[in-house]
Amino acid sequence: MQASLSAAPGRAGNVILCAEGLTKDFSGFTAVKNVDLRIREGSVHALIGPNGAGKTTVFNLLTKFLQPTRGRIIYRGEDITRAGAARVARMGLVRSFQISAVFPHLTLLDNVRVALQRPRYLATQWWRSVTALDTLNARAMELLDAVQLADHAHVTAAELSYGRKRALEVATTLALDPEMLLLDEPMAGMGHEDVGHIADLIRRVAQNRTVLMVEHNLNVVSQLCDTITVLARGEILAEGNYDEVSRDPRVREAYLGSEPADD
Ligand SMILES: Nc1ncnc2c1ncn2[C@@H]1O[C@H](COP(=O)(O)OP(=O)(O)OP(=O)(O)O)[C@@H](O)[C@H]1O
Repeated sequence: MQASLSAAPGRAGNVILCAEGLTKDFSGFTAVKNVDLRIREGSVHALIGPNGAGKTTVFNLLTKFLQPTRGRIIYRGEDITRAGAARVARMGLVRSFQISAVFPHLTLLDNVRVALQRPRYLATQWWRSVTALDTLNARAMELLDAVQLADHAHVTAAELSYGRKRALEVATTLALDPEMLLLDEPMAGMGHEDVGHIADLIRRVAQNRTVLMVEHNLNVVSQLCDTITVLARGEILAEGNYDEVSRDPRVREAYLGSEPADD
């Protein structure tokens, strides 16, 4: 059973999230300068760049954890520049992993059930069920199955390996039925085997939704992402598919002469 990864059917190609002239000053220091971004619906889009390039700041601006100094952010045609994080999450723009708390002493099933009781899911699904609890349990098991954790449903989250905890976080994020998922360094701190599992999971999750990720692991980026935006010193340096950006001399220079394609 792998039926539970789906969100709304995608209309591949339309711009779902757009930033215009995005700028963020921190007490006189401009961390992000005039960034224009267009994320296409159904794509897997990466933000990469050397340390301090402004990736996390852009990510926090797009997910409304920071307010821009200048510029606009448009999601599905609606100006969300001044909207709060909770409101954009209800609109379907959902951030993982930090936002999706995992409760270590609850079982995996209970963790997902808690996530399912958040407003977005309740508003659209819960009232329709004849026996609400059964619906909740069934959906929670579907989500655990989707991230290949169904066999561990009755284990507490504290007992999971690091990689499986991240998979549980994906399940709790999917409980919100996001149309667009923003992932902040999903591979951070992972061993080789877990990287492969989470990459597979992201690939499956991305089949029915748009994904934007900040990621340092360029090998993963090359395998998963359709479009890559390279930031350096707060500005966009290059954009394109992996072959295009990895051949760009400015990108090679920004990575201090390293070979981005062979991370
Ligand atoms: N709250 C803040 N106050 C002051 N400066 C900040 C703040 N947040 C970020 N910066 C600065 O803005 C710049 C961009 O930081 P940011 O964390 O966005 O880069 P990054 O590309 O995510 O880097 P890394 O890959 O190291 O995480 C850095 O010079 C950083 O020191």
